[in-house]
Amino acid sequence: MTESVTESSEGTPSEGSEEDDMSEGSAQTDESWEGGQVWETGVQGKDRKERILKFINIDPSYPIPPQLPPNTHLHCLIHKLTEDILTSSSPISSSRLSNLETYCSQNKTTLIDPPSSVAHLMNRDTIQKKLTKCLGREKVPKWIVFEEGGGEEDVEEGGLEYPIICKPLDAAGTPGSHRMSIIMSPSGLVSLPPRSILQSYINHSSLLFKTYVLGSNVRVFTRKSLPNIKGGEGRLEFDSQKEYPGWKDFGMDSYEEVKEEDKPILERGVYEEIAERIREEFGVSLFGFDVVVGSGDGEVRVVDVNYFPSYKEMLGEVPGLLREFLEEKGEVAEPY
Ligand SMILES: O=P(O)(O)O[C@@H]1[C@@H](OP(=O)(O)O)[C@H](OP(=O)(O)O)[C@H](O)[C@H](OP(=O)(O)O)[C@H]1OP(=O)(O)O
Ligand SMILES: Nc1ncnc2c1ncn2[C@@H]1O[C@H](COP(=O)(O)OP(=O)(O)O)[C@@H](O)[C@H]1O
Ligand SMILES: [Mg+2]
Repeated sequence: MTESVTESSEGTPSEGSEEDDMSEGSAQTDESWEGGQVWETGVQGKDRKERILKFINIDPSYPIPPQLPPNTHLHCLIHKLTEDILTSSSPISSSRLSNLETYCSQNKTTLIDPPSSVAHLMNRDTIQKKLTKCLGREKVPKWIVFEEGGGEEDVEEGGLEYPIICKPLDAAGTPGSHRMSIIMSPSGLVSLPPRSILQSYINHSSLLFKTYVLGSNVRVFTRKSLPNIKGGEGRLEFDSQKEYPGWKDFGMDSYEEVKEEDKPILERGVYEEIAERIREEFGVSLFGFDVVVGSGDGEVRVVDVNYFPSYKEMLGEVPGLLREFLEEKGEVAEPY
């Protein structure tokens, strides 16, 4: 059997529930191989010849060659080492990243995505700057970096108006990365966590457009989001990976939900164009981004970009799209 090998490491779709999908062609391990688990799946190439993709789970904490079945060469290596990228100055993280990079450079393996590109997605200030560069100012809510000891004068200087959303500067990879506050008035600025960004809060009719990108494929799903906010005092804290606060949590006495027919829409051409620009600007191919459409001005704005999200609304499609993507990326050329 010629090897058409694609590999994945910690936390990638080859783990958990996708295992069954990946094994739909044939699931078997090389008879002489007693290392980590290998999944195989049949796939039709562009030339309509059937090929086999193999997925091998590896541990980045160790050199890669001894973890591979004999005579195996990886065409691609997929990772979500966001925590290591965040702490890349530590010896452990640096060695884990180096295990991947060394193998890839020595074997002409495509590393998906390069850690130096993923690093751009680890800091919310960098994300906003890059988004502004590739999409233009109007598509990114105004923001400032808020340092310890900062205050109302920084908010004024940055031209931000209340309400404001405060987000940790670290976009992922720490327990606190998703702890947010909505600040309704200057009194809410007191004792904010150090290393944050403050961003204009955009009323968006509680509708979030969650957009997933897997290579050249882009999908959008809607989720219920935060309410439209008018005025208020102080601040409200929440964890964006848990249930969002509703209008009552903001101390409102009543709330008029936006009618279905008045809810904003996001045109396909618009989110596909945004995906293309982010792909080029950040140099990544597996990512998601969050879009809100302003209730007041109808303006489309990107509020977040994530590296390698769970694609949870489109899990059924992931194995097929991943194969298509890996075929292109890994130039899996030999017929089976
Ligand atoms: O845990 P999940 O399935 O909600 O996935 C998280 C993503 O949610 P989503 O798939 O977009 O709904 C989540 O996306 P959002 O922050 O919700 O936009 C992140 O990608 C998160 O990863 P990290 O903490 O940023 O490294 C993702 O967490 P991990 O996949 O890193 O656990
Ligand atoms: N500028 C904003 N205006 C209004 N709502 C926002 C804004 N930024 C984020 N949100 C809401 O807060 C949620 C969490 O913020 P986000 O930047 O996506 O952080 P996370 O990385 O934790 O997902 C978003 O999914 C969206 O519902
Ligand atoms: Mg988000």
